[in-house]
Amino acid sequence: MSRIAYFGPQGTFTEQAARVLAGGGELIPVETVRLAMTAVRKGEADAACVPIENSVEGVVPATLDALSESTPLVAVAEAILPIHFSVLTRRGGGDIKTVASHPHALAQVREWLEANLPDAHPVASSSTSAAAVGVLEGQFDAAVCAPVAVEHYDLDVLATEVADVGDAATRFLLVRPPGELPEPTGADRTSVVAAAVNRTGTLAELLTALADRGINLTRLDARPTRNNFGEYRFFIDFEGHLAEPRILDALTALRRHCRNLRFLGSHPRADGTRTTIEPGFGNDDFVDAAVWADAVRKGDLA
Ligand SMILES: O=C(O)C(=O)C[C@]1(C(=O)O)C=C[C@@H](O)C=C1
Repeated sequence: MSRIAYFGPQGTFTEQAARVLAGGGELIPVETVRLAMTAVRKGEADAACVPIENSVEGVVPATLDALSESTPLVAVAEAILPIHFSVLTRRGGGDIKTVASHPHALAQVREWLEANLPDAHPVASSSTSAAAVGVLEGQFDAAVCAPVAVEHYDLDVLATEVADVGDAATRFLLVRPPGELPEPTGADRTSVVAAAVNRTGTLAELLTALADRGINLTRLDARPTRNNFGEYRFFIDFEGHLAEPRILDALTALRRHCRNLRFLGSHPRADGTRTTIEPGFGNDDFVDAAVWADAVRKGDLA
């Protein structure tokens, strides 16, 4: 049975995503996103489940940073969960002077807090469930949590269905050491992180390499390399699978333009959106063109 480290403790949204992705594996709660990946890198877990992006608050920087550093890990599956929160308080109530949660969660309930708990100070915790633990231990008065948290922590429910944006969603990844890739499905996502050379036009070159092959981007983010002020790594997600000739061709082009390119995986998309293929950019077009060029090279054609 495989061991899946997840960003915990128990009751986080990430635990729910891990249940979707684990396929019956053993779930191991870990305190931070980074430590979940460290557990895989040290061989203490076979895979890690981590949040990557939220439709309201954007990417989870800790996940991007941990993916781009240390031993490579690749995403082999993803899950998208709808996100709305419950606000939990200590049994017996009392004044609510502090309300804690993961910064991504606080950012998704800002308006609700202003309207409903205007005197409470928001406090960042390492995860939504860590906030619930903090309320139990008397550090905070309220926690903004995943609805399932109340099943794990003996707290009162002050409010449910809390969300400033009604149809918010978070995407989670299952990452593991490089190995066999999941089979292509026609509705796949490929991810890379590129450290481009710091000169005029390099980001444009990377994007052009993808556009020239008719590849549709699904996300583009920049994170500082942390070494030189003003130097960035670009995280690029795009439609398609490395097993496709057009994607392989694009990846080799990206490699030529980068100081450092890390492949972060090809896997089926949780939303099932099929890859956009513009006329002339299909895999058959790439294969036919390569066969033609090879024949020309061998002198069989002109
Ligand atoms: O703290 C949790 O429950 C998490 O799983 C983390 C996380 C995030 O990082 O965005 C996941 C989903 C929600 O958007 C809020 C918090």
